[in-house]
Amino acid sequence: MRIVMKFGGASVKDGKNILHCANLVKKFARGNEIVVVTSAMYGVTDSLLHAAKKCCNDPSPGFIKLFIAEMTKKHYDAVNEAVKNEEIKSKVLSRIDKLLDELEKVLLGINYLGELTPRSLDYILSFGERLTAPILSASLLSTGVDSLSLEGGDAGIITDDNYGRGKPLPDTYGTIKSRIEPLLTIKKTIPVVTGFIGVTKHGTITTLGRGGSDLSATLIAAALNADEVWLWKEVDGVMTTDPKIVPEARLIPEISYQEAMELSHFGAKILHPRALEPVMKKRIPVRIKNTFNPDAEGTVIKERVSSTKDIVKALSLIEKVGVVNISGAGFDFADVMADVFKRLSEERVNVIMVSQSSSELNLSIVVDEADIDRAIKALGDLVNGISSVSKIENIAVISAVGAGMAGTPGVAGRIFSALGKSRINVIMISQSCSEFNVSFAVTQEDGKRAVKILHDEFGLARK
Ligand SMILES: Nc1ncnc2c1ncn2[C@@H]1O[C@H](COP(=O)(O)OP(=O)(O)O)[C@@H](O)[C@H]1O
Ligand SMILES: N[C@@H](CC(=O)OP(=O)(O)O)C(=O)O
Repeated sequence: MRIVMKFGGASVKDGKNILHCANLVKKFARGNEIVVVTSAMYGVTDSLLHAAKKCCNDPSPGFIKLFIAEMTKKHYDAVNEAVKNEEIKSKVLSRIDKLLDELEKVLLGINYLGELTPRSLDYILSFGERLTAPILSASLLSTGVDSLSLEGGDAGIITDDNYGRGKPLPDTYGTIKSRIEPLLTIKKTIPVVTGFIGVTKHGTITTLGRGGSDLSATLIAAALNADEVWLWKEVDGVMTTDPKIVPEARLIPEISYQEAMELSHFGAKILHPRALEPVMKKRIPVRIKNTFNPDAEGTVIKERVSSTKDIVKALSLIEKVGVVNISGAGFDFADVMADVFKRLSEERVNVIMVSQSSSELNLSIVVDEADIDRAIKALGDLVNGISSVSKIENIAVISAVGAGMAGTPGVAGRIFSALGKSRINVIMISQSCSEFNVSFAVTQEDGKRAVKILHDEFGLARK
């Protein structure tokens, strides 16, 4: 089989875990062609983000020295635990030194300029994965498995220049195939590719959005016509909801592409929202597996799944969003819609959910908290009968997902009466004709409680 295996940040959080991942790859390497994709060590992308912002807003060369020392220690410790062969170890340590030297120079540049563009932020964030891939590859080598590490651009992942949310270009499938296939078929090695990052046509580093390593894996799988994608995570698979919110959440053994896409679009951190696009067309199954419980079956995401009696299959929660409200009297709805979405797209605002009152007096749009002020600015001077553009902050969106909801009467009624009984106020509601999903907004304060109530209402907990 040809398998693309991706290890998330929690799976490679230290040297011991990296060695464990290398041993897992080794176990499946016999008789299979494997491409490995890795995320940054847990917490590193967040630390890079924090460091970049600090250098821009509150410059201090002392901070940079300290930060680089911490990053050096973290990655050196990982090498010492994950790589047992001295020669391989010394090669990977010198690679790490070079990368950290480069990172220090970039941070000093931000410090002096006091300017952090989306392009330079992507460059800084790329260091997490660029530091981890050589360590995992060296760990494989030191366990006796031939391997080499590649950065996203070397692996052929080409995106547009939408820094922070790079969109893979159609050409990328051809470039990935031409770069990686010979490594599998001729060189018979295991490439370890940095997740999360790509390059523009001009060679500038981009990122695919937070959590984007899942997308790197599925892009590579689609380009190589892989048999399966295995996403190794710290959970047993897709559960009925985030087990961090409801510890009794139950494993879902099979879920359709469409259901999984709805869940990830509406915040389930188990999967990057765009990760399934590349593999759906080719019907490549995606398995979610637990790095720390590798013998468990996990979840298979595929086109057709056996039917279950569950009406609602899973619940997701997105926190840290806000609502933009556009109100007016007698506006021409089609014109206003066209204008609103054009402006939001130009500002690259991520639209999560939309709802419209039937009297055509109100349009409500849920956007990321980070995008809300840009959205208000972009829409501030709307004309054509608009009387106000306002925002509601500290919102959470909950989504109930399941193919069984289609054609089953009374699902929405059960959702809203259960919430009503617990005195949770619903701010906005949306359901499309696919009937796979009912989504609604509540205050951030009520978000987790609403998920727990609905998890009970639909009997989703482990029996
Ligand atoms: N429905 C869900 N099922 C399973 N995990 C979920 C779900 N929703 C959110 N999560 C969260 O997604 C995370 C996925 O595991 P993680 O190892 O962090 O993935 P990765 O590092 O690949 O992004 C878990 O920590 C879990 O809390
Ligand atoms: N390291 C990146 C990309 C990624 O996919 O990470 P993870 O697999 O740990 O979600 C991030 O933190 O966003």
